[in-house]
Amino acid sequence: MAHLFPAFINLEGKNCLIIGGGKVAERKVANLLAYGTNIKVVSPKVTENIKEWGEKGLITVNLRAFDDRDLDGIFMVFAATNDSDLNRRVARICRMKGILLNAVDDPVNCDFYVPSVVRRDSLVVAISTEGKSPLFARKMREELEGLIPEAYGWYVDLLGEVREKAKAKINDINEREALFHKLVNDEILGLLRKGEWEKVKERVEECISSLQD
Ligand SMILES: C[C@@]1(CC(=O)O)c2cc3[nH]c(cc4nc(cc5[nH]c(cc(n2)[C@H]1CCC(=O)O)[C@@](C)(CC(=O)O)[C@@H]5CCC(=O)O)C(CC(=O)O)=C4CCC(=O)O)c(CCC(=O)O)c3CC(=O)O
Ligand SMILES: NC(=O)C1=CN([C@@H]2O[C@H](COP(=O)(O)OP(=O)(O)OC[C@H]3O[C@@H](n4cnc5c(N)ncnc54)[C@H](O)[C@@H]3O)[C@@H](O)[C@H]2O)C=CC1
Repeated sequence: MAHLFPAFINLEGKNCLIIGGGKVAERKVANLLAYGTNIKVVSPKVTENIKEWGEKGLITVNLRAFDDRDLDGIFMVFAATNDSDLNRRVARICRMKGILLNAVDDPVNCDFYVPSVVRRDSLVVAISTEGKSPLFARKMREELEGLIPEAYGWYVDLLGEVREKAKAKINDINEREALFHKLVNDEILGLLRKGEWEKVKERVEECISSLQD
């Protein structure tokens, strides 16, 4: 198999279907909850958590077997039943219809895999082993979690604000780049790792005020 192309997908307002309601389906749903996507689960039986998310109105739950019409208007599908024939049939229909598919028991027929993720606000590290060892992906996540402080996420948000201001005030791209180099370097990352948020804020404020001159 060719290597997989890593990408980040905007799921806001899109329709996602999860077929199956067991442990694996629950993990996929839990993962999706934060992304503003319309989540529909179809399964005769569902876990307690899936049931609860349905009752809270966070997702739609249909307690019945999958029907082909469930795929109408769907952007992304997780075939997460314990019936491999059904998961394969769903994969075939999705291929025909051009719907993005993840079949939890059939890596070869997936359009995409779900990675292990370390998130610090908008700073995201996604890990894949291209299906070779999900457990290894999880282990890597646990290792990286210890290396990436919360402060990095906070700082990336702040840099986002500076970036907007810089785009509005500095026309020259080289000048903008010079500003970002002042704000993203080993010294600043060191301060963030030591938890010296105040010092970092001062640096940023100096840079912003130089913009206003
Ligand atoms: C291809 C892929 C498709 C997909 O699901 O997207 C896939 C497939 C399969 N996983 C299986 C088993 C396990 N999966 C996990 C865990 C995770 N699996 C995830 C992703 C992926 N799993 C995709 C590839 C990701 C990559 O590129 O590496 C993670 C990262 C994301 C998530 O699911 O949210 C999440 C960790 C999240 C975290 O903790 O950070 C564990 C460990 C555990 O439960 O903790 C086990 C048991 C141990 C083991 O097998 O390693 C089996 C059954 C194998 C069998 O029958 O023996 C299949 C099917 C097969 O391989 O045939
Ligand atoms: N990709 C991954 O991360 C992993 C994948 N797996 C694979 O995932 C599969 C599912 O595992 P679990 O969730 O633990 O199984 P499970 O037995 O807990 O759940 C299966 C679910 O499928 C539903 N289902 C069965 N027939 C259906 C139909 N016709 N229409 C709709 N829903 C239907 C059942 O009601 C049940 O909710 C396993 O067969 C295994 O091969 C297992 C571990 C991790």
